[in-house]
Amino acid sequence: MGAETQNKLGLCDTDLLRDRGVIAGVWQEADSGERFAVTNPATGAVLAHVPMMGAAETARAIDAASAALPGWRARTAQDRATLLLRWRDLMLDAADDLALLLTLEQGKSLAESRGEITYGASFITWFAEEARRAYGDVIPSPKPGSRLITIKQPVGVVGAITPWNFPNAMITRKLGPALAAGCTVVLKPAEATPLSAFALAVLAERAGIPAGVINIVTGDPVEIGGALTASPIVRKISFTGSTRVGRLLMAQSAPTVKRLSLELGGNAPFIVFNDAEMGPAVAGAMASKYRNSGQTCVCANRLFVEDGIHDAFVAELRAAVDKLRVGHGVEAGVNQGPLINRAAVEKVEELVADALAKGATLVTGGKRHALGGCFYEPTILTGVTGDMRIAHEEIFGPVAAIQRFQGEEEVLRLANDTEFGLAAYFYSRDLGRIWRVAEGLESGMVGVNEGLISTEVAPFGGVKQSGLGREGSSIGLDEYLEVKYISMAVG
Ligand SMILES: NC(=O)C1=CN([C@@H]2O[C@H](COP(=O)(O)OP(=O)(O)OC[C@H]3O[C@@H](n4cnc5c(N)ncnc54)[C@H](OP(=O)(O)O)[C@@H]3O)[C@@H](O)[C@H]2O)C=CC1
Ligand SMILES: O=C(O)CCCC(=O)O
Repeated sequence: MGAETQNKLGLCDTDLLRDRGVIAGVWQEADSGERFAVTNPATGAVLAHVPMMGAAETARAIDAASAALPGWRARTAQDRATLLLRWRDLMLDAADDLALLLTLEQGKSLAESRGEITYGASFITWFAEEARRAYGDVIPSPKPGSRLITIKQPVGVVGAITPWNFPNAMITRKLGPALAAGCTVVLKPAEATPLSAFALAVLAERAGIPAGVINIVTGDPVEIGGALTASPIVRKISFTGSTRVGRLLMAQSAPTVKRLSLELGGNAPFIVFNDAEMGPAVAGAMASKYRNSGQTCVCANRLFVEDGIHDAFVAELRAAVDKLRVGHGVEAGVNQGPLINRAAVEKVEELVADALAKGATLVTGGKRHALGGCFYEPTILTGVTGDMRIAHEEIFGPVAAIQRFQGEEEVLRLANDTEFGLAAYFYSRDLGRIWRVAEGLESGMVGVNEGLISTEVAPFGGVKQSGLGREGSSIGLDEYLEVKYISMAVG
C-alpha cells in the first residue's frame, strides 16, 4: 500500500496499515490476486482492499503454524511471557493509532475504541503472567513403588475465527492464552475488520514473536473455516460469533475431534426489581444496552421491569437515551456510532416493525437516524411480549425492548425461556433474592447491580446454545492446554 493511502487515514505510524495476509512471516496476496474492500461503516468510504484468500492459502498458513510450533512450545513460559509483554507494550504505545483504525473500520466511538485497546492489551498481560503458572499435579499413588504426575502441554495449532464487533479484544482474548500456552495460530478475522488484526500482527513482528506463530488469512469464510476444521493438524478451534456459524464449526470439527471454544450469541435478560436503586439500574441499562450501539453478545437484549417501578424506570431511561449522541465515531462527543452494515440496520428495522405490529409501544427512536447510511436511532420499546421476534432473537442494535413483570417466579421463567445463556443482569437490594436469582438464572455470567461485567481476570462464556468453554481468567489458559498423566514405576 502506498504511503499516501496510509497517510490519508491520519495514523501517526503509517506502517500499521497493511492490506495483505501474513503466512510464515511473509505478507502476501491471495493466490488469485483477488481482493475485497474494507469500508468505513460511518461514511461508506473504502479504507483498503485486502486479499480474498481461500483453502489453499489456509493450508499453507496451517503448515506455517505447524512448522513454528516445535520452536515456540519449546521456549520457557518466561521467555514467551517476555515476548508477549513486549507485544502488549507496543500495543499500548500505539493505542491512539490502533483506536483510530478500529473506529474507522468498525464505527464505534474513539473513546470506546481506546477502551477496547486497553481491554485487549489486558488479555496479553494476564496470560503472559498466567503462562508461568501452568502447573501440573503430583497425585498420591494408590499402589507402592509408583508415582503419578500430570503435566500441562500446549494443544498445538489453533484456528481462531473472530467477529467484527471487537476487532482487537476478541483477537487478544484468543491469541493471548494460545501463545502463552505454547500454541501457534492461524487467525481469520472478520471480513469487515481485518485492519485491526493486521496492525496487531505488525506489532507482534516488532515485538520479536517468531514468524509462523501468528498467521492471518482473510477471505472466503466458508473455505477458510472448512480448511481449518478439516485439517488434522489444527487441534483446536476458538470461535466468537453467531450461534449459526458456531454450530457449523462444531459439526465440521467432529470428524477430527477437535477441542472447541465457542463464544456464541446471547439474549441477555436485564431485570429491574421493585426494590432496585433507580440511578444505578438506569446507568447499568445504558451501559449494557447501548455500548457499541448495542452490538455485543452480552448486551441487554430483553429488559424486564417490575410493575411497581416500570413507569419511573422507563421515564428515566428515556431521559438518558435522549442524551445519546449519534454520529461518526471520530467526532468529539459522539457515543453512538453506526451499525456495522446495511444488513444489520435492516434486521433491527424488521425486529422493531414486528414488535410494533404485535402491540409494542414506541417510547423513543424507532427508525433510521437522519444521518442515513448505517445509523439507527437509539430506541426504547415497551409492552414487549414473548410472541415478538425481538424477545427471542439477538437484536445487535440500539433498541431497549422492555417487558413488564410481577414477581421473582415469573421473571425467572421468562428470563430462562431462551436457547441462549450467556450474560444476565439484575437489580435488587434484597440479599436473599440476590442469591436466589443469581443461582436461578441459566447463564454463564451474572451482573448483580451492575451492567458491565467483562474483565480479563474473570471467566467469560456461556451455557446452553451460547457456547462452550471460558475465555479470560485462569480457566482461559487451560482451554489451550492438554493435561498429560504420567504414571511411573519407581521400584
Ligand atoms: N457472539 C458475538 O460476539 C457475536 C455475535 N454475532 C451475532 O451474529 C449475527 C451475525 O453476525 P455475523 O458477523 O454474520 O456473524 P458470523 O458468525 O457470521 O461471523 C463471525 C465470524 O465467523 C466467520 N464466518 C462466517 N461464516 C463462516 C463459516 N461458514 N465458517 C467459518 N467462519 C465463518 C465470519 O467471517 P466473515 O466476516 O468473513 O463473514 C467472522 O469472522 C449478529 O447480528 C449477531 O447476532 C455476531 C458477531 C459477534
Ligand atoms: O460481544 C462479544 O463477543 C464480546 C463482548 C465484549 C466483552 O464484553 O468482552
